[in-house]
Amino acid sequence: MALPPLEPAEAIQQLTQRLAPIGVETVATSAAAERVLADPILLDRDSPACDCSAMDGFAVRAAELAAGALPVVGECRIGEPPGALPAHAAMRIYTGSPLPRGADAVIRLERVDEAERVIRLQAGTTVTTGEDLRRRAENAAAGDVVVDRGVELTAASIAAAATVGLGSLCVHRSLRLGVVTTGSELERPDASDLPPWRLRDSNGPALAAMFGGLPWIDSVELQHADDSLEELTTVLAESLQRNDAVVLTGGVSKGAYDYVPDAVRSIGGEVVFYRIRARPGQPTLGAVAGEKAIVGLPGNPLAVLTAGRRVLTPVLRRLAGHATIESPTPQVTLEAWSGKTLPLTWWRPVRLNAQGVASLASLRGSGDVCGPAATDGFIEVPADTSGVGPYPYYAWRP
Ligand SMILES: Nc1nc2c(c(=O)[nH]1)N[C@H]1C(S)=C(S)[C@@H](COP(=O)(O)OP(=O)(O)OC[C@H]3O[C@@H](n4cnc5c(N)ncnc54)[C@H](O)[C@@H]3O)O[C@H]1N2
Ligand code: MOO
Repeated sequence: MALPPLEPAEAIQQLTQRLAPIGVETVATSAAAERVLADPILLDRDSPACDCSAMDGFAVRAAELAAGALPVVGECRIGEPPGALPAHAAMRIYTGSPLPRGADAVIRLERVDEAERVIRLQAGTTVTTGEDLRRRAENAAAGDVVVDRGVELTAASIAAAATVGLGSLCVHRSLRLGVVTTGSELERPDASDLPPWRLRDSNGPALAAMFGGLPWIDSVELQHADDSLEELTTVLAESLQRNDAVVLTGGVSKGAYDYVPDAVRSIGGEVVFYRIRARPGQPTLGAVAGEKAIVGLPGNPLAVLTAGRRVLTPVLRRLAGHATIESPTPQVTLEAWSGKTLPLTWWRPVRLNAQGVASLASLRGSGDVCGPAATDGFIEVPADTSGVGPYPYYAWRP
C-alpha cells in the first residue's frame, strides 16, 4: 500500500518514536563535556551544606548590632567548623565561611566603622535578620536532580557533577553513522579531468561535514554504491552492520535506477514514510531495521543539505539519547521576501547578517551546489505562507 506524503514534523515524529537510545558507557567527568547524560546527577548533600556567609564582614545578631557597638571576639575561617557567637559580640567572617551558631546576619565590611576591635553601624545604615547569608539548602536539597538525563553536558553541568563528587558519569554511547551515496554517474571528490556527464560526489562530504565531529557522533563512514539493486543491497546491509544509522543519497525517486526503497525492503527494513510535504527533499524516505534507522535522501545536493539537516538530525539525536529531538530553534526575520508561495513546506537557504537578519539566497533549483555554498543555513517557510517572517532557522551544523 502506498504511504501518503507526510508533513516534515509528522514524518520526524513517526520515525523517531520507533527508535530508542543505542546504549550507555561510563566516562571520566573531565572528559564528558558535550556528551549526553544517561543517568541524572543527584545532589549528595544540601547545597550549600551549611548556613554560611555571602560576604566578607562580621557575623552578628542583627538586633544587637542595631542597638549599638559590638566587640569583635573572634574569626570564622572558611573551610573550618563553625564556632558559636557569644552574646553581645561580633565575629569576623569571610565569603563562604560557615555561620557561627547564634548569629542571624552578616554585616558587610563597608557598612560598619571598625576601631580598636569594636564595630558599629555606619550612620544611615541598617541591618536585618538573614542579611547576606546563604542558607543551608537554599540552592537545592540532598536528592534533588541538578542535571536530568538526556541533556548535553556543558561547563555548568560538569561543575554540578564535580560538586556532588562524581568522578565519572554515565553517558549515552556516541553514534556511528553510515553514509551511502548512490549513482553510477559519480566520481570521487578528488577525481580530475571529468567528462561533462560525470560529476564528483558532493553529498558524502556534505553529510560528513554536517554530522562528523559532533561530540555525540563517534564516526561517519562514507561508502558508495553504483545503480544496481544488488550492489546497493550489499553495501546497505554492510553499512547497517557496522553503524547505528545509515543515510543514503540519491536513487530514492521514481526513475528506472532508483533502487533505494527496494534495497531497504530487501534487507528487512520497514519503511515508515516515503515522501514528505517539503521542498527541496520531497522524495525523502524513513525506515527502521531492527533498532537501527535508515534515511533515504534524494540525490539533489540542496535536498541533501535541507532534508539531511531537518529530518536526519532528530533521528540521530533520538538514537544518541538526547531528551529533545531538536536543539532550541531560533526564529529569524527576512530582510525582504521574494518568490512565490508554495502549497508545502519550503526550506530556503539564507545568509544571516551580524544582527541576525536573514537574506534569501538566489538559487537555480535543488540541483544547485554553488548557491548554497555562501549561506549559513535555511529557514522553514510553512505551506501557503509568504512575507518576512519570522521563521524557524536551521544552521547547516546541527
Ligand atoms: N518523475 C519524477 N521525477 C522526479 C521526481 C518525481 O517526483 N517524479 N522528484 C524529483 C525530485 S523532487 C528530486 S529531489 C529528485 C531526486 O531523485 P533521486 O533521489 O532519485 O536522486 P538521483 O536521481 O539519484 O539524483 C538526483 C540528482 O542529484 C545528483 N546527485 C546524486 N548523488 C549525488 C552526489 N552524491 N553528489 C552530487 N550530486 C549527486 C544526480 O547526479 C542527479 O543529478 O528527483 C526528481 N525527479
Ligand atoms: O525534493 Mo527535490 O529536491 O524538490 O528537487
